[in-house]
Amino acid sequence: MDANFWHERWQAARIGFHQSDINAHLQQCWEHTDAEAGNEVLVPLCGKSLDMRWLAEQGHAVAGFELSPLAVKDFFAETGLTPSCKEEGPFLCWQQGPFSLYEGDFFKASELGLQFKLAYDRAALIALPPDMRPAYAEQLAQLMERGGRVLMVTVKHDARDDQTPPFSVPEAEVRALFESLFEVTLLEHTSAGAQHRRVASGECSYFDELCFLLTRR
Ligand SMILES: C[S@@+](CC[C@H](N)C(=O)[O-])C[C@H]1O[C@@H](n2cnc3c(N)ncnc32)[C@H](O)[C@@H]1O
Repeated sequence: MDANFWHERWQAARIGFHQSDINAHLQQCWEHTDAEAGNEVLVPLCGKSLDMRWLAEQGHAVAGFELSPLAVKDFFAETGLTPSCKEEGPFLCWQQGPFSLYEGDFFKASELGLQFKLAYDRAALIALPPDMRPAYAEQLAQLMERGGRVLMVTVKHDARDDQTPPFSVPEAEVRALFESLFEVTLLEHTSAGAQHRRVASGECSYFDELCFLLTRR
């Protein structure tokens, strides 16, 4: 997926990945990160996710990384905040209250020299095609302190069209990508069943969600 793919999705408002509710795995599993209020949470490929607001409500600062200026603009407008903006390395950093959204390419994030104790990935790894996932794992590892924890939500499905996100990234692949860098624990595995939109439409015969805790070695 190149940058244009995502810019076009945002320009055409084809953002079916955006959830109008707070993610259930986040609410159920965040306690496994042993998060302390005040710790900043890294949110790679953040879109305009409402989950960032939930994290802020738990007392966290949030550092989101997002390619699309439209997503960043919408996030602040819909949160009722007017951000300030400054250049930070290869990014434009939009900041207000607990939120710092870095507009630019997440794969350059390590150039900022930041280190995080906490991160949250929902629909980030699964937005990337297979050839980009090892670099993503490497980038995430570079940004996490030793002992730092990542809550990661992936999906597993058997859609015939596997050329566009959300890509199926099952447990074996998460382990293959991350286990040399992180201790990997599967926290939850849920099956949406026949009522899921993609199953009901015949796109796939099942659509599962997996929630992992990754602890940086
Ligand atoms: C599937 S969406 C998920 C968004 C968000 N995590 C959520 O749960 O709603 C993936 C997002 O990553 C952004 N993105 C894709 N590649 C990126 C990159 N290299 N750096 C920063 N953002 C990127 C896209 O613009 C898109 O908003």
